[in-house]
Amino acid sequence: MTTTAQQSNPSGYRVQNPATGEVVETFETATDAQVVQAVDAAQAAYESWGALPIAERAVVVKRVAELFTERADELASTITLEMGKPFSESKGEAEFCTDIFNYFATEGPTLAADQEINAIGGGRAVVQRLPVGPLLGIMPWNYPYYQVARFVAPNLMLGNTIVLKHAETCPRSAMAIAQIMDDAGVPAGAYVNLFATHDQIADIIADPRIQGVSLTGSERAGAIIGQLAGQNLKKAVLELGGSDPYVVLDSEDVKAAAKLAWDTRIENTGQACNSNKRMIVMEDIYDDFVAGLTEQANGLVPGDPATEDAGTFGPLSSRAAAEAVHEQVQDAVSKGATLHAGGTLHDGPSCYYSPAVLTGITKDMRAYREELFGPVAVVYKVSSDEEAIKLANDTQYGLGGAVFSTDEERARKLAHRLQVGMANVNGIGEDADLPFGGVKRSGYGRELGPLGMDEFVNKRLFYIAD
Ligand SMILES: NC(=O)c1ccc[n+]([C@@H]2O[C@H](COP(=O)([O-])OP(=O)(O)OC[C@H]3O[C@@H](n4cnc5c(N)ncnc54)[C@H](O)[C@@H]3O)[C@@H](O)[C@H]2O)c1
Ligand SMILES: O=CCCC(=O)O
Repeated sequence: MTTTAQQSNPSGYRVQNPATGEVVETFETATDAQVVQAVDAAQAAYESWGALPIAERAVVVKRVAELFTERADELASTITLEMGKPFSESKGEAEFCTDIFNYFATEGPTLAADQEINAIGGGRAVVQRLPVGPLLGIMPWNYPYYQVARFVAPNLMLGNTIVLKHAETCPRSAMAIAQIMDDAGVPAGAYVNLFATHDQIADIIADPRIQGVSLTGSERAGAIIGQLAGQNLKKAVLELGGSDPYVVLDSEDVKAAAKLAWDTRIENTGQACNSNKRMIVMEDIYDDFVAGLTEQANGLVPGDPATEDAGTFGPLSSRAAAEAVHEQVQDAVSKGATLHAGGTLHDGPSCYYSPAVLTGITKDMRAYREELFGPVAVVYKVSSDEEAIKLANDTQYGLGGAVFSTDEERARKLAHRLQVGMANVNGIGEDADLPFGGVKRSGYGRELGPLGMDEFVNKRLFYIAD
């Protein structure tokens, strides 16, 4: 059985429907005593869970994978209500979690296998991959299931245990995940959902039994959690914001290229860390590209994310999120940028912001430096590959980036110069087996793929002399 700790104290944890602004349910934060119990439980579970053969943990993790698909409809409805994600994307997210848990359940035993070393001084040496103990996960609202899966699947396989603090706007999905763990046979304490406050998070990181912390969230939270981890000498993985460049050098079908760029940008209503937040387009196709984007954006009306009627768009996750994007766009427009479509903040308390196309961004505008976490296609015009790469790298972020061209070699050469954790050519690679993470102020560490299982692990040398 897993544990969901929640009691007393007024709380920020709540379900608020972004399509209407209605507060549907509120939850109370954990008491300090429950925080202690959560860490006690995670430590106690580690003693037995971490000692199991990995093949036995894989059986449980496989069942977790199955449950995400068996419950996909119900899971999808939960996050569509909590954060406004269109239902089909919500369901796809739940099903993607199946892929992630399956990947680690299947590949985990190989990824965690002993690695023999040819000891040059004699003797026998292996590197063992051992669990480290209880970990803290701090997760955001934008992919309420997938972000958790990326962290939890490899670590449960390794034998680590998890205390999970989800975003304040995702309490029902947080509890649904805990229920899946429980029903799959994850033992009590091996996965604990905790409605913790930020102050309590600091206490948990300081607890000597907690061996590491993984945060997916904003740069602001990353700086705080990274500092707390450093003070307490704890390993940290930080998956933070991004402003990914999406360079289009040429195209045989500019309209189709614009449609692909638009669909990529509009996924999750623009609230993806690795969304193509800066489109950088060669001058000879620029006008047609912007026209293609504008055609996509024009005429869209607010709709219910649960039904996704044609010609509609869904709300952002919260009123604050919609207002923040609106302010960034307004700042740009007031300084001379051109808004080709959208950009309307709908009346409160709903959280609709009409998908926008924005050009003419200059360095004095907030949109040049800041992450735009919403449905805004920002397009820059360039006249050479050199200018494109310079602009692409002129950012504090370094999450992902992509270069598109009919000449793969030309695109490959330019993508090779991207200062990012994920460089792509003619498409964006993303799957359970492909490592995910960034450099610069997008954070450090990796999730997914083989590297995702190599973060919170004791790579112990085991040496036997001749
Ligand atoms: N790199 C990635 O893989 C990735 C993935 C998804 C989202 N993100 C980024 O996340 C951001 C959007 O998510 P958000 O608005 O939920 O981020 P956020 O930083 O506000 O919150 C993320 C989580 O951190 C917690 N948190 C925030 N401040 C804290 C503090 N001082 N102490 C303890 N916990 C704290 C929140 O309660 C939440 O659970 C965007 O910047 C996006 O790019 C990055
Ligand atoms: O928000 C960050 C992750 C988004 C994704 O992996 O598609």
